[in-house]
Amino acid sequence: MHIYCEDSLLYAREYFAGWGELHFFSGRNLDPQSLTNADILLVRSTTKVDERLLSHCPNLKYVGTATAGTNHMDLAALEARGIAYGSAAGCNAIAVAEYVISSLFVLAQQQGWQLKDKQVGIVGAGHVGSQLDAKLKAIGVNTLLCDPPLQAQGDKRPMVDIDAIMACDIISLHVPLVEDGAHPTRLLFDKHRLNALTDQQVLINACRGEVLDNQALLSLYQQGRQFTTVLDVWENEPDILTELLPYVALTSAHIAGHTLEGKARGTWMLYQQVAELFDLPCELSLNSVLPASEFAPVSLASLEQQHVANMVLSVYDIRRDDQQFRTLVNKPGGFEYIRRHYAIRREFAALQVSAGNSAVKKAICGLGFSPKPDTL
Ligand SMILES: NC(=O)c1ccc[n+]([C@@H]2O[C@H](COP(=O)([O-])OP(=O)(O)OC[C@H]3O[C@@H](n4cnc5c(N)ncnc54)[C@H](O)[C@@H]3O)[C@@H](O)[C@H]2O)c1
Ligand SMILES: O=C(O)[C@H](O)[C@H](O)COP(=O)(O)O
Repeated sequence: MHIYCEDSLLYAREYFAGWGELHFFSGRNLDPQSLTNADILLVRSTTKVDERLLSHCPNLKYVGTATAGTNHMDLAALEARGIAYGSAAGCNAIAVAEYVISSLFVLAQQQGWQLKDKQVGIVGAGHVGSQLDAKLKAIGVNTLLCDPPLQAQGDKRPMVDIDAIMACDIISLHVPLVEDGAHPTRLLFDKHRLNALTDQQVLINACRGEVLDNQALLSLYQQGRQFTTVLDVWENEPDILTELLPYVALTSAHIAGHTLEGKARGTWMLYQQVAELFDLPCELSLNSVLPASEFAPVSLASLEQQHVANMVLSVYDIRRDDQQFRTLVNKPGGFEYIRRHYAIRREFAALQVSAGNSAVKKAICGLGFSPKPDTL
């Protein structure tokens, strides 16, 4: 069996080498003609799986993307050709939620507010939105969810419409890029919605760049508007609107999902799908490939914001990514360079915490940290 794999899939060798001949390729420079004998194609978001690529792969039986988003794959073309496909839905939900949490603690520190006094509106209550909701609730933050498609499918959680979200102190976007249908998300935050934001509000986009009109955002900032934005994703990556940079509070190169665990989970999910499709033994767990954590355990006496913030930022401090992004993104190929050389971080679960009391323990576990075994 010939397995072709984008070189950015973490632990692909560990999971797939036993099942056939592994061939690695670079997503951006892929020549589809090199895939002629591929039985299995494993990608991340940089490989565009379209009709042109598929027309060169007569043997292809399965395409998997180790990412949550699938907008780089032409699913209709795959279906028309009878090729099985899969994604890694939810693999990096924890990672993105932790990216948002890190950004909120940094902003709280910079702007002098308490997170528990804020209401956070979450647009898209799928894997990422639900993780974020759970983590915020664990530390006493009030949240609202908006997800009309899920609501229409009978999701029983309380939901609000987008107008109620627009009144939240903080708005965090976690929708897929949807072009049409009843609930499109392309430019969901267009010039009208952006214009409706007050200078006290915070808007976070860690889903897809095309959900937020970057040019309209720039125009509003140039007119003197002062609301706060956090952008992990940009319109038209990697050729982004760099004029926006000075106005954005925190930013990065589409790395919100890039934790070691998130990337490993993505590859592991495809491993499970291939095992099922080809009736192969699925013997490796997720933990079998992950290295031990290098963090020394810490203690947390109270849920005072500064203490929780210190713990969060000791695992992941978004300011490092922000600084690197601003330094490198204007260099030729900068955006992609940052992504390829990203120092993949760990998730909160890699840090063991001894809690001062049961309320602290409940909160830190809800946030995703691991309780130190002797405090269980
Ligand atoms: N920055 C990153 O590194 C990163 C990492 C993971 C995911 N993502 C992006 O974030 C998106 C969400 O990820 P996920 O794993 O939660 O996906 P998901 O499919 O589990 O959840 C997306 C949710 O958005 C909802 N939705 C769709 N259209 C909507 C609309 N118009 N208004 C409100 N809600 C709407 C869907 O019903 C669904 O529940 C992905 O599709 C991907 O594009 C980005
Ligand atoms: O949709 C996703 O899962 C994320 O956006 C993902 O992190 C992006 O995938 P990458 O470009 O890292 O392959």
